[in-house]
Amino acid sequence: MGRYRVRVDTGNFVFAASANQVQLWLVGHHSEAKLGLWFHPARGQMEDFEVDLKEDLGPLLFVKLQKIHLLLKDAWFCNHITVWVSEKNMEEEQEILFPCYRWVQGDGIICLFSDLLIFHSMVLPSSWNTWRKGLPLTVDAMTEKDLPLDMRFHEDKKIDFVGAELQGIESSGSYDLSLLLPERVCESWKDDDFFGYQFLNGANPTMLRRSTSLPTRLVIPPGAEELQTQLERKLQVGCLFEADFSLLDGIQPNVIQGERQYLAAPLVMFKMEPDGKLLPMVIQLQPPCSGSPVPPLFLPSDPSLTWLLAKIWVKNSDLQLHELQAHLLKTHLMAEVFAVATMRCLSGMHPIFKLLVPHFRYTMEINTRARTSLISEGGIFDQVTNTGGGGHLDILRRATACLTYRSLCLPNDLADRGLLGIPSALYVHDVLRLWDIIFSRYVQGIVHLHYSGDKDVQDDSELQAWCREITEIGLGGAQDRGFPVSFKSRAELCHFLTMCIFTSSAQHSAVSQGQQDWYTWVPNAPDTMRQPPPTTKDVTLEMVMATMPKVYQSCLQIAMTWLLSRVQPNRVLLGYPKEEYFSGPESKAVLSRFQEDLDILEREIVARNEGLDLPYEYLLPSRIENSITI
Ligand SMILES: CCCCCC(=O)/C=C/C=C\C/C=C\C/C=C\CCCC(=O)O
Ligand SMILES: [Fe+2]
Repeated sequence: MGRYRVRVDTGNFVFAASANQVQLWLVGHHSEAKLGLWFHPARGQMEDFEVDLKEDLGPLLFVKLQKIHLLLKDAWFCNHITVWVSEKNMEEEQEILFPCYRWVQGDGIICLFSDLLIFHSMVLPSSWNTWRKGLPLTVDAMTEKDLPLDMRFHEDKKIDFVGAELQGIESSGSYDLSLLLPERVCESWKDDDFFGYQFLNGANPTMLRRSTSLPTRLVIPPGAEELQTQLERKLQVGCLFEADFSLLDGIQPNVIQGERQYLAAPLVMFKMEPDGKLLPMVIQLQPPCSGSPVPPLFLPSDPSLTWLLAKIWVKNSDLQLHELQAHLLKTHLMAEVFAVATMRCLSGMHPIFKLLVPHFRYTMEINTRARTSLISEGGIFDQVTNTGGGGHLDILRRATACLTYRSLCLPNDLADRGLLGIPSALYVHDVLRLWDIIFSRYVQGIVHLHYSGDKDVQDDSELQAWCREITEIGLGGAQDRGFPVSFKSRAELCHFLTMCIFTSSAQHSAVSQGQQDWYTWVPNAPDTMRQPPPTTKDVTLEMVMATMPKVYQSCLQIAMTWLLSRVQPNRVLLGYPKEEYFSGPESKAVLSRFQEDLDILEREIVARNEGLDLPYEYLLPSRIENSITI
């Protein structure tokens, strides 16, 4: 009994419209009403209908819809349906939002629930797959075509990605260093302070840690007592740092077109100067090995080419661990585990589903593409990197086996690495601010709206199953590495959700955006090394050139790093999801406070950067995508 205004909102993507007809029902506590309307949803349009119903539906529970085709079957992307109810005894019209944000396929009946009601609705289809043993599980799709339609790129993204892939390959050979940072890298890459800077604020800020003792692998040969004294002095005053690439030790190097490539597993020791500069003190390219001579130590006082070649070796190792461990594993593949578990365990009505799902947009497809063309047999890694040909998968396996929960919770990770309180560590500063904003302004706000206390969390069986699914299934039993198997409190839940969102947005931004800046000038971080690491200090320019990648290998490096760090057209920024999953003023207020704080941070970073020789921009909120899409 009453008047119902109904609005159907269709997505604005290519092919979002449908030539099929759509039938709607309103379902209330007491009865349901089939609306006498059949319409053809139009792209980017809102269609409004008004109906007067004689029957008493009672409080509205859900909306049913059915797409009916006559000749042509096509999919329809429904954003949401909004219903305004004004019943006779109601003073004000009541607005109820029924989010959909999926492709409506086939002619089955679909139910859309409002977030005002606690109900179970359908779980979206997604199954696990073991792509390679020892790695996190993935979505079950051999190629992107096997993915559920809702996980696919929309047409504009697909056209842009495939076009960019072709354009990258075609134009990489003629790349002119016209961008500011690549040009600066080309000028300054040989300088020690520029080398050190990259470990704090470059493409890979994840390898550096403050030393708490001299690393056992650093065997100081007789005659180098002065070096030992200098290292100990820096250690005592807390100014000694290290980047250790031991994870690469023993990895089989690639063979490319019949030519053997070479790989090292370096250690670099740094000192932090009072002005915040990080300077390398010594480089050891291989760990000591019993039965072999003690590995040489390379020093800034060595002949300039010798020292330069040692630094190039470090940067080659850094590129490998950056792309495989920090970027691919610890952002892309982790986000995919969270996404598949979310689709499997949380209903579309669940508040945590609604909180998280915008942070997984396009991740399954970009990861599936990585598995078919980047790390696949014959893929980019096999073609041009010294870890390709299977070594890259062993690195991923080793990195998975030692991946801890604390290392994904950035405030813990940075504290464990001794990186707090360093004014020149811009990445660290921005990470801590962003983590806090995501935690206190966004996650806590939404969680506290839906869970009134710890008991609500403990009693939420869907949520607890989701947690177990991630740790025990997706990560193959990661509880021994600190991942939770249950949430006992709202605080534990908020911490975990912050980690999921941070990983899928800010951390990916920090490890992805710098690729083009720092890797376009190939000598600064070559993708492969074609000669063995030096074992003496006699290094010639010919040796350096013979070690560097070939032209086609360099071209592919330039093309790939451009493709994977270019600004994405139609990107969705952190805090500005396109979908309106939550209705109600409280949730909207949470989102606006989150946006306000992101804005404040934006201004802070811009002001800070104005006074810097090299601005650090990868964690500017205006550059952080809401999910991993590239
Ligand atoms: C050769 C130098 C490094 C190349 C960049 C790299 O290794 C990046 C790795 C980390 C994560 C990338 C994740 C997804 C990329 C997805 C697809 C790439 C598809 C490439 C293609 O289709 O050509
Ligand atoms: Fe990426």
